Amino acid sequence: MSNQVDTPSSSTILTPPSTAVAPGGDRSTKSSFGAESAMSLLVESLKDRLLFAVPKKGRLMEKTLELLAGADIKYNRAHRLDVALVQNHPIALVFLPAADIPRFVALGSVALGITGQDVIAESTHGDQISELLPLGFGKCKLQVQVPVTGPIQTLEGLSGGTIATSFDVLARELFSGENGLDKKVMEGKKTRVEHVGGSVEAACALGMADGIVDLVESGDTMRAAGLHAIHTIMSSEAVLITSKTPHPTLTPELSPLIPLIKSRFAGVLAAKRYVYASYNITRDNLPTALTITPGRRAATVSPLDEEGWVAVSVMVERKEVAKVMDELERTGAEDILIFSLDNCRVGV
Ligand SMILES: Nc1ncnc2c1ncn2[C@@H]1O[C@H](COP(=O)(O)OP(=O)(O)OP(=O)(O)O)[C@@H](O)[C@H]1O
Ligand SMILES: O=P(O)(O)OC[C@H]1O[C@H](OP(=O)(O)OP(=O)(O)O)[C@H](O)[C@@H]1O
Repeated sequence: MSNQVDTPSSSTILTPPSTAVAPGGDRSTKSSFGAESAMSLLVESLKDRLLFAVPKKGRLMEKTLELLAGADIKYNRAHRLDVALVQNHPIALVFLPAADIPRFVALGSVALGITGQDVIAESTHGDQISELLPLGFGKCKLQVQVPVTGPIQTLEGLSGGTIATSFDVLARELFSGENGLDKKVMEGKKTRVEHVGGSVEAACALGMADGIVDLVESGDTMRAAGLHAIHTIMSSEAVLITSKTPHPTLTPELSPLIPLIKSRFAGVLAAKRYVYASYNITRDNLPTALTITPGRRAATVSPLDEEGWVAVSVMVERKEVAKVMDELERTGAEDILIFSLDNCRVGV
């Protein structure tokens, strides 16, 4: 990925579009407006709204849009326009490249954002960012990779050579010994860091670099290029962020939207993570069953209209559900039912 955090994309927020959007998200063409009118209309429509930056493309976009839908944040986005007014809240979504979002948030241009922890770490404004909620998608690792069959197989061996990457800041930090590595080994040699905007994995085969620093999820890209990882710089996932310095336009009316959005997102994520289980069991077997399904706080246990039996309702992690059902069955549980959750509030 291209990661030029200090060079905001040419796609600026308020570029006057040929098709303007009237307040309220009307998609009609306003050909009678000039660029200036379109711009002032847009600026006017952003007044008294919380500005929320979301990835406009790439790996984080789709899941972010799903999260917004799950949180009932409704909007119309006009063709080619990077701003969309939310219909049911005083919020405007601003669609930006993920790598630019830390900068816009840190500088107070927008109040909230969604981006990857990797681009926050790479950003020179990273220390001004506060992470409000991990979002459970966009999970990947930033790794140092070298050709599997090459002569260099260690970080120490790479130091003094050439590294290709979109993560220049983190790569330089690593090879200058600022990242917990042996400072003496790294500092002695000058490692060249070459910026590459994408397809970083091709750099070694093309003879441009001895190693690369790039993101890895499944590892397919790395393996296909004949590379393997020799060091992990960091793990990353998408996060909801705000600035450590309160946003200048955050009025008492808009401020409560931040905890509201965080709480709605947490509910959507929890509903994906958990299922609701219910089963019947004898009182004798209840203590064992509760060790299998302790619940988030505690299970709800209600007496059944049959002597010696109780009904249990409890939340269970979705990924554990098959194993939990097997164990409950072995413990004598009957009528085990699993329900998917549409949404929930279970505490952040
Ligand atoms: N393979 C991957 N698996 C999971 N998450 C990833 C992966 N690659 C990137 N990401 C996450 O998605 C973010 C955006 O990466 P992506 O490459 O989609 O950026 P982009 O905005 O489309 O930029 P570019 O056009 O330069 O590629 C990364 O910063 C990282 O947090
Ligand atoms: O481990 P994997 O699952 O194969 O994913 C890793 C790849 O994903 C990202 O690139 P992306 O596909 O977003 O394209 P890019 O190279 O143009 O940035 C990253 O830069 C790797 O190349």
